[in-house]
Amino acid sequence: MGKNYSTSRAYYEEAQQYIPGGVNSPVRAFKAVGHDPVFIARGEGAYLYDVDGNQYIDYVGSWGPLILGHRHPQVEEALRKTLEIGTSFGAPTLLETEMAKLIREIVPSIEMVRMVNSGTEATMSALRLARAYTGRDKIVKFAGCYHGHADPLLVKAGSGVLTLGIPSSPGVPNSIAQNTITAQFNDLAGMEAIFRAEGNNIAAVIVEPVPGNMGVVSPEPGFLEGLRKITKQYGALLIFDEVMTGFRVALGGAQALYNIDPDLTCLGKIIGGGLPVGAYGGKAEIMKMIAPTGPVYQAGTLSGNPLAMAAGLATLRVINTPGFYEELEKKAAFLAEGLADAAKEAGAKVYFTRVGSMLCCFFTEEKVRDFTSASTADTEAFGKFFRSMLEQGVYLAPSQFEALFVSSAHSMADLEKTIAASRIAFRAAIK
Ligand SMILES: Cc1ncc(COP(=O)(O)O)c(C=O)c1O
Ligand SMILES: N[C@H](C=O)CCC(=O)O
Repeated sequence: MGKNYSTSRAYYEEAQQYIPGGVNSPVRAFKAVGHDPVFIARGEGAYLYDVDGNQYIDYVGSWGPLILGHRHPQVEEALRKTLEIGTSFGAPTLLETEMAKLIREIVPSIEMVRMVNSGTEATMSALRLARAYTGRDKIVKFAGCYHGHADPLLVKAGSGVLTLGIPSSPGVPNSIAQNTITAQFNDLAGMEAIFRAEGNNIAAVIVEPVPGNMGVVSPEPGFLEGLRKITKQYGALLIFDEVMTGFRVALGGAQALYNIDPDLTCLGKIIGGGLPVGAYGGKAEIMKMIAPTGPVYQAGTLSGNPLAMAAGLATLRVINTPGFYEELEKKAAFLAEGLADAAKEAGAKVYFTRVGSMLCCFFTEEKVRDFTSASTADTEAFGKFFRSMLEQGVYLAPSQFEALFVSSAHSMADLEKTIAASRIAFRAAIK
């Protein structure tokens, strides 16, 4: 007998009358997987519980922030303490300096940092700063990379827009889109050609160093190094969008993993410990151009919010302990190998990618290295796989083009249960 989703269904019906599509972010609507969204009642450790009482092993982790799982005791304690002093002051607190100091200690390329409220704000503000610093207008982004929903970045984007087939959204003026040049990830020759043609007009290259919004894609050896070299050569800035990879693929993010020194870095997700947050930072010489030290304006009523700072700091302190990433790596590798074996056993043609605790299972025989190869994935097969996993109590991101996140809250038993479920789900996917 199938799971009962009747309460979720009723809540979804009602929500659609008041909220566009019934959701406050499009990917939550499960549009690409042939299922209605489940409404969540609560989370605990590695688990989600829906309003019908179904339990799921959660691999979405609120789209990446919950590297410690739900309701980690140290994060809860920090939030409780902060609630006692108030929720927002619109004035500086010591928590903000503590956050900035800790970020700089862990990510040395970030000499100064400005807190904002979302990843979208972080990338949007970093671009404005890069344009002001270089005095140039054009930016380069990669097809399938998602940097939030600011106008200049909604061009051939990933995540929900890719899932819904609207990667270049209506509403973005041509005058803005034409300053965005799109390149292919892992194609250094293509990047060189772009710079030969437009190099002196390019303010910045913005990249997800490990793209996680067209599924997960690994940078090939030399690619990120090549971006660093070419941007330096032409006086453009290199912006690493580490909203997803920051504190995820390694403590110091992708820049530590691949030993690259970007000019600016965007952060979000994990640094808010599950509360709304974003940040952008980098070389002091560039960051000092931001108001009030410089003329580049950027502000925020709730920026540096004490609750977000407290939850983020508590999270960073837990993950900044010896052995944390080694343990996470072991779990993620175990899960990836188990899923790959299960797919093979079932005869499913899939291509697996994994960088640290970010994983993806593409339903394609092609090696996935960019947007074009990611797009060969059979999204129908993914939908069948997703529905079977959900039915068996495993909550995956409802799109082929999103990442699966392992957290420290996942036990080996959770991972084994997931692998066992996938044996059935891979068979269902190829029917
Ligand atoms: C790499 C990346 N950049 C930027 C964003 C935008 O962040 P937010 O959703 O907090 O605006 C996201 C996620 O949405 C992301 O994955
Ligand atoms: N892939 C997106 C962010 O990483 C998913 C979050 C969202 O857009 O709701």
